[in-house]
Amino acid sequence: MKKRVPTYIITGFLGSGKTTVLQHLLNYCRENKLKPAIVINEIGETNVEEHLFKDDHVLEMLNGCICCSIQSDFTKELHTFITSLSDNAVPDIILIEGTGIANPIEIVDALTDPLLIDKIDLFSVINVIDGSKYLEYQSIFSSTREVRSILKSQISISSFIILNKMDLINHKYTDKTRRKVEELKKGNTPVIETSYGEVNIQEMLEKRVQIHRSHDKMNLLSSRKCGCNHNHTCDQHAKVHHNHSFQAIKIDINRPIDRIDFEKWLKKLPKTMVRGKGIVNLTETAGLFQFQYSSNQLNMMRVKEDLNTEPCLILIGVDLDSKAIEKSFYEKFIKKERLT
Ligand SMILES: Nc1nc2c(ncn2[C@@H]2O[C@H](COP(=O)(O)OP(=O)(O)OP(=O)(O)O)[C@@H](O)[C@H]2O)c(=O)[nH]1
Repeated sequence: MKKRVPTYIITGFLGSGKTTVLQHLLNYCRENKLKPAIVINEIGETNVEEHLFKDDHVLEMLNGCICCSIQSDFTKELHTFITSLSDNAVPDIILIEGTGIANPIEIVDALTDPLLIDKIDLFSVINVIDGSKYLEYQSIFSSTREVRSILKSQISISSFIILNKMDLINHKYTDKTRRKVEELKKGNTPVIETSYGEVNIQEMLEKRVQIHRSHDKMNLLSSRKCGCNHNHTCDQHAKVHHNHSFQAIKIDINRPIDRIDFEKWLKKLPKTMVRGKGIVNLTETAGLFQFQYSSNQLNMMRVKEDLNTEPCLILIGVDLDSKAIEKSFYEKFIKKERLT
């Protein structure tokens, strides 16, 4: 592969709408006959959204965050991935969706590795913000230092900001959220307010990140602020891979569940559980459903039966007592079923 491929990082906290924006980007690529290559990173061991990308070239990196625990693997795997593509599959654009807890500066760092620098033309870091949760996540009363730090690192490096989920908030909240985002972002970074990631894709793709190539690494490292709370400088951080305190719990579900009970159960989980997703069978109707739980909302979408993924539930958060959550799920949906 001779040309440097324009590459975009899509960053943003858990459930903010990154995959939704990625879907719009892929539609744009289809309409404009562009060949995309996609890198998907998940904290958990399973990608329950695999079916969304079945016609595309996808590099899946599961069970860790490319910004930290699997950063060196990422550089090598991405290199292998793009160099192994046949000539007619060489991508016109690479789209990288980080995990919701990724510090994008670490991904930028991996992309500017000598192994990739001649292959990748890092164009932009797009940050999707959940407008309905932003103030809560930034509040010292309802959030943690780690979450605030992740949000800050994601906003401060971005070259294009999508303030999403505006349908869920009122004007007063919108004004306050807008002001807070303005405080953290780099000077002239555009902030587009929207719902369901509906942005002008062309405008978004044209906005180039402000990085001078010959100093890529130096400039980025000098401005790096990591998302973790560890007691080290960020230069040390380049050498010491950290782990987030976020965890993903996976529960296999081998029987249909009641949608309303499921929603009630999710809403009663500790507030530190910020994101849920998975594949389920429902009692009320036949077929498989993909569910998404974010911003306190549960969405279900019917999916085809020929999925590779078995029904399962993935919960992401901090300080989750996995045993207690599994027990509670079992008692609510499995044991109860057996008794009836
Ligand atoms: N109400 C509302 N829901 C939205 C909006 N954008 C996305 N969603 C829904 O929010 C849920 C999460 O969206 P995703 O695009 O999967 O979010 P993500 O950032 O990829 O999530 P992670 O996988 O946790 O990183 C889905 O059910 C979306 O349909 C929006 O603007 N308004």
